[in-house]
Amino acid sequence: MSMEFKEYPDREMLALSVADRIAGQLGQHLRTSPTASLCVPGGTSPIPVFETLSGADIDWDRVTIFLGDERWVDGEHKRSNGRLLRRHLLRDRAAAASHIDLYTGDERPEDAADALSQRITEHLPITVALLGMGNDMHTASLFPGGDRLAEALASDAPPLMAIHAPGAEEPRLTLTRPVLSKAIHLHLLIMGPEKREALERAQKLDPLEAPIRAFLDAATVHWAE
Ligand SMILES: O=C(O)[C@H](O)[C@@H](O)[C@H](O)[C@H](O)COP(=O)(O)O
Repeated sequence: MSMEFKEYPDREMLALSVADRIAGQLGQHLRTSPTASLCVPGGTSPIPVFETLSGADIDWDRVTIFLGDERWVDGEHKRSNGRLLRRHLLRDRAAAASHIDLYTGDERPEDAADALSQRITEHLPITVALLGMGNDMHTASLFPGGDRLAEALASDAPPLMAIHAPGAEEPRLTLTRPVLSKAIHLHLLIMGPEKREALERAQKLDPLEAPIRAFLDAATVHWAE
């Protein structure tokens, strides 16, 4: 399979369309399966998608939602991805979904990785995974220069790993390549010219230099200026 690239006239259309597509794929899956899973990114780009998606008319009580990565800060910290999720996605109709919180309060993400890996395993393969990307071509918390990047990109990586990287402000917990790349539906959401250039650069690089590269063959990329 090769990357599908969808360009939208503006960011609002992008958010509406991505939310609609995700809701459609979850709803379709729930017609033939008792449950579905949704993995979403942190950062700022997905907020408008979350706000539309949270009102979608699907059986949210059969959906489990988790982040693709968490920043190891308290759940009320402004950099917490969990906080973002609680404020913008786990509300309205989507408040009925189950949520696996990746921040456990343990001192280090290493202390939480194994138990959370087991919980995530119960929800694999991920039905729909939405990824974001930084200008440095990281996705989830798979950062170029990350201390355990090669392990996290390996086909036998556990579902979740702790990672420390110069480009990340705090220690992180991240889903790894095998679980993200095997999602039934995989989407990448990016906005602005810098990210489009970064994506073009990534296509010519190795995943160790450009971790997003590991997902491009299977992903639908959604972009707006
Ligand atoms: O916690 C994180 O840092 C993310 O999950 C990360 O992978 C994010 O998706 C990109 O950094 C894009 O972030 P923005 O949407 O804020 O540009």
